[in-house]
Amino acid sequence: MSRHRAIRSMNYNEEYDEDDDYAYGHSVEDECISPTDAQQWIYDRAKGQQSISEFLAKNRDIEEEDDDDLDEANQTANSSLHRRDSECYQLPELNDEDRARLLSCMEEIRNIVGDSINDKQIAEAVMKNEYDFNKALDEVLNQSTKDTSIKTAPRRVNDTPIEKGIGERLLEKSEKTLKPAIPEPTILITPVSNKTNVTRGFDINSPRLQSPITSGRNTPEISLNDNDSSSTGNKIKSSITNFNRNANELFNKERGDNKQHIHMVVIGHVDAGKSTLMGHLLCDTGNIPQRVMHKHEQESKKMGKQSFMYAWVLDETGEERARGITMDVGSSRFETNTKQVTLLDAPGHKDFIPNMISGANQADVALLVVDATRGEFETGFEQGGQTREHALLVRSLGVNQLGVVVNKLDTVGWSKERFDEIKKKLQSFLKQAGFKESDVVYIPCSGLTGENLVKPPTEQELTKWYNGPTLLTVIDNFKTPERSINKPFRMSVSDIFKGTGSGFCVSGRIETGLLCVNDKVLVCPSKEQAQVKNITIDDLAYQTVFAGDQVSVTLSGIDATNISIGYILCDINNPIPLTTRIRLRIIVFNIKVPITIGYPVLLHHQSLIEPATIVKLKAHLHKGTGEIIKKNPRCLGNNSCAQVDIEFQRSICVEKYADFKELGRVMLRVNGVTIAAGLITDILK
Ligand SMILES: Nc1nc2c(ncn2[C@@H]2O[C@H](COP(=O)(O)OP(=O)(O)OP(=O)(O)O)[C@@H](O)[C@H]2O)c(=O)[nH]1
Repeated sequence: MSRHRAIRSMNYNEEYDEDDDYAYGHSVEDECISPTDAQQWIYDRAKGQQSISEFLAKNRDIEEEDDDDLDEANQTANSSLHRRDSECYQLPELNDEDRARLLSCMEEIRNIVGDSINDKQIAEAVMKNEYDFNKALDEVLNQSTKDTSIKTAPRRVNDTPIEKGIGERLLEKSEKTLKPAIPEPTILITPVSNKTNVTRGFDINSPRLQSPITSGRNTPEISLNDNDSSSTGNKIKSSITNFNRNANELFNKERGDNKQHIHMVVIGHVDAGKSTLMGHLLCDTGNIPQRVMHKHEQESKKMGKQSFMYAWVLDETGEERARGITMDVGSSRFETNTKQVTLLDAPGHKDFIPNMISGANQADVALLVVDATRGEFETGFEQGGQTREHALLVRSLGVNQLGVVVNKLDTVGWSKERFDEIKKKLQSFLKQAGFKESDVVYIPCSGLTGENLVKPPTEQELTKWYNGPTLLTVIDNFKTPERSINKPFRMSVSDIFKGTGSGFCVSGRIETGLLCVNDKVLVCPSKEQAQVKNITIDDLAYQTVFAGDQVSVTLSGIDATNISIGYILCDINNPIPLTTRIRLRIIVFNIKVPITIGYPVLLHHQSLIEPATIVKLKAHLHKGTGEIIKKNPRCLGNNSCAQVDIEFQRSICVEKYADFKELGRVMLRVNGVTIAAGLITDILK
């Protein structure tokens, strides 16, 4: 059984704690400068500003230095001169690919030579040497030594003799010592360790090369444009993407013979019997060795909690066992005739809903467990109970197949009337929640006695009226959802931990595309590059993994401090858009206070939990047809459907639902209550 470690450490009483501001690491606010000001003046290489000269050209109103300062700047007069030369320099007319290659190479050289050489010289050297970084660098440096007018040494490379092959030597040195020419607040430098594998110039973007990692500093000219609403909106992509990997072919080769794999989350009100049900199912399918069950039996007996012995299969921690509740998502695997099933046992208590959301995020299908005991079903189903909220949450997160387990039927003498009563109530609610009747199956069960779990029921009172499928058959009959393996790679990070060996591990679900060992990936929103050293699923090593897989990935070439839970790993040639403002189509749940402009919420997107503000109520929509009922409504009430804009303090990574449904859904929560679920219809800025 495995656990989702990081979630456990979260303190949900502090959902609005200021610390949330640091979920994405370093904040520009640290620098006593507002983010807007910072954005305006800070040169950000990865933002589509293609060169320092272009950046400066676009920002002419940057104040010139005072005369006084000029004295001080005498030593760097030449570099200023060259900078001004660079400002005036117009890049040659090139096609997109060559332009990107040129700019990338120029940036790399600029990082080494500083401002001592102007853009024109660098560009000419790059063009002359056909974008060969080493040759161009050698030429630039050799030229600079001959040019007696240039007296200043390269800004960040001192004392290095200029001779043939010096480019490589400088590079070697730069790997250890260089700092970026211009501060980039969110991009940190990771030294490149292996010279022979250093990624250079344009090549760093080429997946064909086994070039290892560069830090975000070296992130090439990928248009990670915050304003670009299109996930495919980068210039380089179309021209240089050469991922000639045929995803379907690879999938058939690697997985063709395997059983289909689904992730199933088990949800329901606290104490509905979810862990007991699943523990018993795992036991009856032969997944729990007898000696382990014997141990659980003995130990639970000792603690006077024998009725929890099956729940202990999934509730592994001392606290969970002592309190008799699930707190974190427990996970396990089992097989049916046609499927491999990863089971995610979600906590039922309302305090742990963020954990439950995290489990549901990974799920393809769900089992909703309800307690048939008189009074208990009603408690879970009424306002404030988790039966409704969980069902709404999983539907909003894209789960559309549901098995409803009417559990603890032993407590009502296997009553058909009780089963029908519960089924009727749930049927109308689930229909409203967006589940098709044909996608929902109701199963009478007892997790404690094991009735109708794996084998057909033997209890006479039940067999009198029920001859439908067992729980295991229902699971076996779930349809495997279509996986987006042909889309660009995206993986959301749900956990970060120290693995064995070098590097560190991140775990999460591959949402789209595929990932191979040795691939380079872009980590967003920090825009760092990293290399995939190792991939495992349930501790087994894999060379290639696909959309739908829950994986652990060992990364190298990136500092663990530059990645957080909620970050997205993506294809470096097809990066995920970053944004601070998105438009959503939301369904409002039961809320006490109507939603108005300025309403602060917590956005849940994959594993990310980010403070946000509703900044615009664009339209009130008809729930069924989606037609606009009212433009710019003043507030939104219970169960309304609307189009709203929300804004964040800093960039987050999302996709439009229309492009990547896996990454286009969000939940909005306030004070521990889910107030709305939404689809991302536009990425605004
Ligand atoms: N009579 C009866 N009791 C059951 C059945 N299933 C579970 N229980 C009891 O219900 C209590 C709660 O069971 P759990 O499996 O921990 O419930 P849960 O839904 O996993 O609880 P949380 O994860 O904390 O929400 C335990 O005392 C179980 O023994 C059942 O089918 N019949």
